[in-house]
Amino acid sequence: MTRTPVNVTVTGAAGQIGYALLFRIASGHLLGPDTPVRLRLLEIPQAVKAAEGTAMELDDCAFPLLAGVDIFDDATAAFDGVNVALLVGARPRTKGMERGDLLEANGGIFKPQGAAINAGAADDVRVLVVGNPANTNALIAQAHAPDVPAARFTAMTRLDHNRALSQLAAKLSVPVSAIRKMTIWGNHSATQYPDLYHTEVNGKIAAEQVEDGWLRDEFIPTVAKRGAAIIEARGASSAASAANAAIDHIHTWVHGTPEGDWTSMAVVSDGSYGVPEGLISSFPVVAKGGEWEIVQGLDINDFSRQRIDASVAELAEERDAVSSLGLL
Ligand SMILES: NC(=O)C1=CN([C@@H]2O[C@H](COP(=O)(O)OP(=O)(O)OC[C@H]3O[C@@H](n4cnc5c(N)ncnc54)[C@H](O)[C@@H]3O)[C@@H](O)[C@H]2O)C=CC1
Ligand SMILES: O=C([O-])CC(=O)C(=O)O
Repeated sequence: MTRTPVNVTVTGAAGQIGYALLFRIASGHLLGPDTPVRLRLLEIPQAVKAAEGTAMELDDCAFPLLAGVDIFDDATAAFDGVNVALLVGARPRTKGMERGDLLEANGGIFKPQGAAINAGAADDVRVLVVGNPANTNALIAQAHAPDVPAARFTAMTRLDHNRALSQLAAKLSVPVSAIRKMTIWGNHSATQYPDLYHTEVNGKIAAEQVEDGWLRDEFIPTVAKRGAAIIEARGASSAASAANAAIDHIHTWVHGTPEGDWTSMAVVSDGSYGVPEGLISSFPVVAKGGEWEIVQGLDINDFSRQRIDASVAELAEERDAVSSLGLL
């Protein structure tokens, strides 16, 4: 193996997404079969021992691509030299917590992590925020990394995108490979808007192949509330599917979207589609050469406009809330 290992930092490494994620990174699914990786795991001090146990298991897999595993309880050390940062660790909402409390608690995590990325990350760093509220946590981290291009901070809506693909494939009895150009707009929350008006199934617009009632009253709420349905069924939030989506997100960003297709990523808005500049909102995105671009020129009908505006309004409220807490 002659290539220099890529440094991949994973926060919340001892959590349930971490457990589903690390083995796939180490086996080459994140960056490809020719790229060695060095894992840098960040945890809170109380969870370092559990992270050490996971590291022992990673050793026991004898992955040829795994160049090493280091464990940290300090963000500055964990992000030193990082090329790919997966920010998974976050404070979950507990009983009695209001959204503002959650935003404040997570601000305490993502502000110093953004500063640590600013201080020590490699020039090519790419950041994916998974921990909820993912879009706004990404905004906080990005705001504290002024020396890193804002485009390098993204948040995960790929799980929503994948959920939408599966729901549509099942409805039309087609394989997911028959579907192109799925889009999730807005926030990774119940207000997100999965848009079938540009999605193609076997080359024809999806919205024209399903009933309006299904699209509006079944498809959209099923995708948007899938996270809650998983918690209800499993007694714990999505972990393997979230880890899979994180792998997909980075793999697509680095290796590109297939010709004639796009993906969904929450990225810094440049004002496209009326989304205020600076918000981290999900868009249809193409990736090429390690860079992403928002797909331009799509016609947005009145129904889609309302849905996008509602989710973007929620993002603006979250931004204003963290701003008034001094987190931006
Ligand atoms: N964007 C998305 O599509 C999805 C996001 N999520 C979110 O991902 C996050 C993680 O989920 P799980 O792994 O299931 O949670 P978990 O509770 O099993 O694990 C979270 C881990 O983060 C660690 N942690 C907390 N603060 C930290 C800090 N400051 N630095 C480093 N580590 C820290 C905890 O010790 C814990 O080990 C949650 O916020 C969840 O809501 C989950 C599914 C999908
Ligand atoms: O809903 C949750 O808490 C976890 C999540 O983000 C998802 O599964 O989409």
